[in-house]
Amino acid sequence: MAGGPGSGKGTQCEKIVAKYGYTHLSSGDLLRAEVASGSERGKQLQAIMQKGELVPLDTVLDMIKDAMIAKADVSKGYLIDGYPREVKQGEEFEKKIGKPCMLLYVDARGETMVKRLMKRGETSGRSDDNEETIKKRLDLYYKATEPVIAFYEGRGIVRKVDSELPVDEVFGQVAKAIDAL
Ligand SMILES: Nc1ccn([C@@H]2O[C@H](COP(=O)(O)OP(=O)(O)OP(=O)(O)O)[C@@H](O)[C@H]2O)c(=O)n1
Ligand SMILES: Nc1nc2c(ncn2[C@@H]2O[C@H](COP(=O)(O)OP(=O)(O)O)[C@@H](O)[C@H]2O)c(=O)[nH]1
Ligand SMILES: [Mg+2]
Repeated sequence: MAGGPGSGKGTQCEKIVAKYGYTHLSSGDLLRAEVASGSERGKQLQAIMQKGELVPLDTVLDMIKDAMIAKADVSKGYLIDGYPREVKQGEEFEKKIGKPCMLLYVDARGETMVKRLMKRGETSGRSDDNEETIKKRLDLYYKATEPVIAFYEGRGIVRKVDSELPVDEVFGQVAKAIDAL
């Protein structure tokens, strides 16, 4: 699952899990859980995330790998949300774990994403849902993460959905892409 901050990845992932039963792993959620644990590592992560920067590649990849292994006997397949954030992360994932069969690209306009995140920030309690950090996350998305989509487009596995539409219509497009797998 790829898309900018606030594009609607988490929202669509919830619906995918309800319909298809895949194991949902959100790299952002895994990192926030580590922060919430109050560990030394969590404190370092918190500082990076608050600035809207990227956590070191190996840290995130190890967390995803551990979470995948923990579900290996029961999983019907994995839905990974918010990773890779840069082409290098995608390459490392393939070396250490495997190749993805599809990349769902949740596409929304920058202006839309900012509006949604400001709204979410009223209740999310996330220290990175503030105007300054949102701007940095968006800049980093365009610089580092959009090239990931081009990378997988070259392989023909990108399916793009229009996340400007209402949630259920976006999900209609998502389900069509998954059913064609
Ligand atoms: N592979 C990842 C995933 C997340 N992060 C860090 O965790 C923050 C939050 O990630 P995530 O929850 O995925 O947030 P966004 O995609 O910005 O937005 P959303 O939560 O709305 O999906 C990022 O800004 C970044 O600091 C990271 O460094 N590397
Ligand atoms: N109008 C509209 N709002 C959406 C849609 N998808 C998500 N949102 C809202 O946008 C915000 C960010 O969504 P989220 O799923 O957290 O996005 P993520 O940052 O990509 O994981 C949330 O407050 C959602 O309620 C959509 O398709 N249409
Ligand atoms: Mg999310």
